Amino acid sequence: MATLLLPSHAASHHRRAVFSGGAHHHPLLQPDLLADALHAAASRRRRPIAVACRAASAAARAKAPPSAGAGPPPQALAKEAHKYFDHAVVSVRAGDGGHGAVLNMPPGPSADSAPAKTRGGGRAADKGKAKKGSGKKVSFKRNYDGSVSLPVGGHGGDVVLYADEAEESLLGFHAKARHCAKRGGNVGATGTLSSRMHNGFAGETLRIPVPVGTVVRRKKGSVLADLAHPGDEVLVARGGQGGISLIDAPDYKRGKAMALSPNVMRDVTDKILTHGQPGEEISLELILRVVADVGLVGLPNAGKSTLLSAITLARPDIADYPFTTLMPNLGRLGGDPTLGAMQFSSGATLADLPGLIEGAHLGKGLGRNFLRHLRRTRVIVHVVDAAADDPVNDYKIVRDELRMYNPKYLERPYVVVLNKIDLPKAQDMLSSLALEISSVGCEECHDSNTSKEKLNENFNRHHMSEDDDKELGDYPRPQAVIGASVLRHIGIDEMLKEIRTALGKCSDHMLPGP
Ligand SMILES: Nc1nc2c(ncn2[C@@H]2O[C@H](COP(=O)(O)OP(=O)(O)OP(=O)(O)O)[C@@H](O)[C@H]2O)c(=O)[nH]1
Repeated sequence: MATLLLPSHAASHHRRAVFSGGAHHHPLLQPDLLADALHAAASRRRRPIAVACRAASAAARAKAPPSAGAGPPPQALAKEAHKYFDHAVVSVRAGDGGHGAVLNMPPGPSADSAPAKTRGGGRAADKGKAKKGSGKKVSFKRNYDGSVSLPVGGHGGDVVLYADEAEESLLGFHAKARHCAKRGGNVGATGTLSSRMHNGFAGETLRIPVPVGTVVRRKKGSVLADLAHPGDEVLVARGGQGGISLIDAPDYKRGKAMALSPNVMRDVTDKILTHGQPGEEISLELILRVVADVGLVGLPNAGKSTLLSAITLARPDIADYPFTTLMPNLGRLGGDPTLGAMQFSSGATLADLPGLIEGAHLGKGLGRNFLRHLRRTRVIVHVVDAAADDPVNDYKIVRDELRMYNPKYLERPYVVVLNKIDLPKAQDMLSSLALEISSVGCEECHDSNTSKEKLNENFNRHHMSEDDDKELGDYPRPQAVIGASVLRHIGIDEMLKEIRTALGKCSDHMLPGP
């Protein structure tokens, strides 16, 4: 067993971004704007246009397909889940606001008894009591300024996405790609204003669970949130504001009605104000990047899944044929009390990725799209079949595919596990293999005395400059090369020690973004 210890300098933890969709505030609900707006609405007389717009949008919605895009057929989803589990396009729609109502004043002297508006004294002046012809008192709910409080339509339901540990993939979003929140309730109008009237009920917020690690972005647009931790959430569509209510009074009573409330209908076009606002609608792209501290990579059949099941409680499929692993499997390492708090003592998560082959970047094998799942990892473990024909070349192939996908991956601390040393062929070759592999890379990139500033400098230089021109030899050497047989439990402790050391060395300056 040969072990080569070198320093590491990659580190990351997750950034959190929370987006709040643009608001659909009803400007007319601001008391000081209300009177002006009513007046303006009456003078503009735009009812036909507004109604036409509503009708057009309703027709468009009716014609809209039930899902955001032509998703894969269910058979394809079942058979080729690995192609769909980490990416989905969905469309969400928040609920419309409920409608307000056009109300009449109750018969009798109620309007006559409207309290004169007093500065802040509406409540004190009168609790809204009015005498009917019958002598019965009628009371209204009042605002702070003494005006009668008219009911409003309920707010439409918002749409929120939240990271839920119980969710494992985005496959469900291919089967149902459109999600709509409920609309707000209408004002329960009897036609006549009374104190028993209440606002429309608010539509319930639609909370949609997504797997932890889901990046939410506008379709072909900016990133809205990276739901990297359980419980992270983002408001993606805001429900529409409810419509207001108006008092309809005949001309001769209008003056008195206006003393009671500014929401007096002066024109039929004002009725538009009673309509609830439409809820926001947005198309979203969901991209899952599994959240794991350690990524296991290697050619098919190298023993990655066997390794994961040997050191964690995960039970991935293991078989003697390539591409048994089609989707990343996750497992959690037990804690290491010797590392102390904040040093990953509570256990790190490992992700076993599908096998890579040469030409994966050209789409061979399973392609390399799943390499996006390495993005959040801090440490990479290369699993190499030491009993293969040319293990060093196998190792270089995988390294090269990583480099072509994202050169930053090669800057992360990594450990090489020469697996299957229980087989005689591997045993014979072990020391020479370890030596050869540990010499691939540049030594000074891994000097343990390298200062943080220098690491940053290196990091920036590597990322700003011609990464494409760099060879494998220009990137850091492995932190350790370990001979092991994960099937026979040989070398496991040593390997775990190296993985934990690499994790412990990670610092935050190499934080990968969403
Ligand atoms: N002799 C021996 N066989 C092993 C060892 N580790 C894994 N294997 C065998 O190698 C085969 C492939 O193992 P997997 O764990 O499925 O390999 P993988 O890298 O996950 O393969 P993919 O899913 O194709 O990426 C299985 O038959 C394992 O039993 C080992 O240490 N010694």
